[in-house]
Amino acid sequence: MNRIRSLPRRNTHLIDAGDMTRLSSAVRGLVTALATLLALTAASATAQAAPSRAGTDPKAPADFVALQTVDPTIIQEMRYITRHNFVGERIDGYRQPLCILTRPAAQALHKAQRKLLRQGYTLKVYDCYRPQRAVNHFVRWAKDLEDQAMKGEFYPDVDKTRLFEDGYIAEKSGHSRGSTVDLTLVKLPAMPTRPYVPGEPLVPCYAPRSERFPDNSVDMGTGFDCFDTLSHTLDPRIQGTQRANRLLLKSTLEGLGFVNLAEEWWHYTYRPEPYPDTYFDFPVTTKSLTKGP
Ligand SMILES: C[C@@H](N)C(=O)N[C@H](C)C(=O)O
Ligand SMILES: [Zn+2]
Repeated sequence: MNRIRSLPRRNTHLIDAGDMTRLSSAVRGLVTALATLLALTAASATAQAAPSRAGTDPKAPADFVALQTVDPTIIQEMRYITRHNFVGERIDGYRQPLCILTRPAAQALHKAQRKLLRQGYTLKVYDCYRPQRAVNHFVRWAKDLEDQAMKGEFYPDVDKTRLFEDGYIAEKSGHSRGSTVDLTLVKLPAMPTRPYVPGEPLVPCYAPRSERFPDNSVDMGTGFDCFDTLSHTLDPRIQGTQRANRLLLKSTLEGLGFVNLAEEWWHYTYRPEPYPDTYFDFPVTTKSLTKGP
């Protein structure tokens, strides 16, 4: 290499046979070095890719937060990590009972909570960010028409084949984009709730409040994830205190940028969404977050 660089340009045509031998061996050395470098680079790229092929979970972007770090007063009753949900099993991807949201959505909920606390209420969340693998679990469950174990509580009058078509569950859910939340209101002081016992007799989610599964929330006319037209936020059959409760939640959240899903009184999406087109799949655990609680 030095030999080549030291040759004056005007003399390159005077290279003798010895020079040619040294030159070609220098070029061979250069080619070998480049090949080695390329091989090493490829090997290191493979090494970096290997963990994800071996099953390393994806991480959340830095602007996803645990809601409790933004507002520790909001009650969290994360249903999909329990068996008390329409599937009747813990849902894939939920590893900790944790509400994860994009920071703007969490901050807007914090503002809503400040307003509600002054009126004697607190928010209670049932579901927040939902990994795509959880949605895939719902889709698999929906295809298995033999499994209607939780029908008695969650979809007593709706055929299981219609849950997606009727808008109660989505194959691509806003929850996976990180700015959607399922929530209700609880009158303060919040009473304790009893745990669901798997296998216990199920009561329709639209039964009178005193009969359906006990929840310390205000009466919204149906329970959470009640797949029925009575859950449509403005269903005209819902009147009086139940309607007033739905409208208090709706007006408070809409005033802070949230948009309600007309089919579900509990489902709200914060706008503008930081990730309007991305469906995330990191698991629900503090390990997915850059900054844990
Ligand atoms: C399943 C229910 N809690 C819900 O969030 N439904 C909407 C339509 C969704 O899946 O995004
Ligand atoms: Zn929802």
